[in-house]
Amino acid sequence: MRVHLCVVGRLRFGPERDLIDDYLKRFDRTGRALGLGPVTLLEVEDRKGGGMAAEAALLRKAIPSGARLCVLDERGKLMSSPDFARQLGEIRDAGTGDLAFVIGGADGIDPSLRAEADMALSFGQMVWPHMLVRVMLSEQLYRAASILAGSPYHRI
Ligand SMILES: C[S@@+](CC[C@H](N)C(=O)[O-])C[C@H]1O[C@@H](n2cnc3c(N)ncnc32)[C@H](O)[C@@H]1O
Repeated sequence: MRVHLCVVGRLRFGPERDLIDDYLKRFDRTGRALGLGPVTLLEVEDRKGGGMAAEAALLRKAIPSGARLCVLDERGKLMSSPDFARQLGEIRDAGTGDLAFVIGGADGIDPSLRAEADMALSFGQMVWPHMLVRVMLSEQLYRAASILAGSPYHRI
């Protein structure tokens, strides 16, 4: 199952970028034997200041057609890491070809795009900067693959 992180804004370098690259590389490595990955980071940028609606249009173009869609949203579902891993495994086992995660920009995700999502995942009720949410999601994907692989990365 191919996994896509569809995000607003470009991050060319810096500590967040290094962490994202590292976790996504680890996810690919661990997920390969599990039918998870490859993962791609698809960054979109609206330079015309068109707001959430313009960002949503760019995100829709980036999301592969037919992909299952999960938006990151503080109002979404709270999950433990093992639950997230289980859900990822179930989506894979259902024969899903593409799973796309969407992280909004500073204004959030356009309500129309949010309404199209199959699920909404929350990292808590607090609002986090979108660049940090990228790091957190990348790490949770790697953690989920580790849990499904039975590797000792995840410890409670
Ligand atoms: C700075 S936040 C935007 C906040 C915006 N005011 C809103 O209402 O959505 C940027 C993006 O980060 C993600 N995000 C921020 N906090 C989150 C959380 N607690 N759980 C999941 N995603 C979160 C969402 O995708 C959000 O669109």
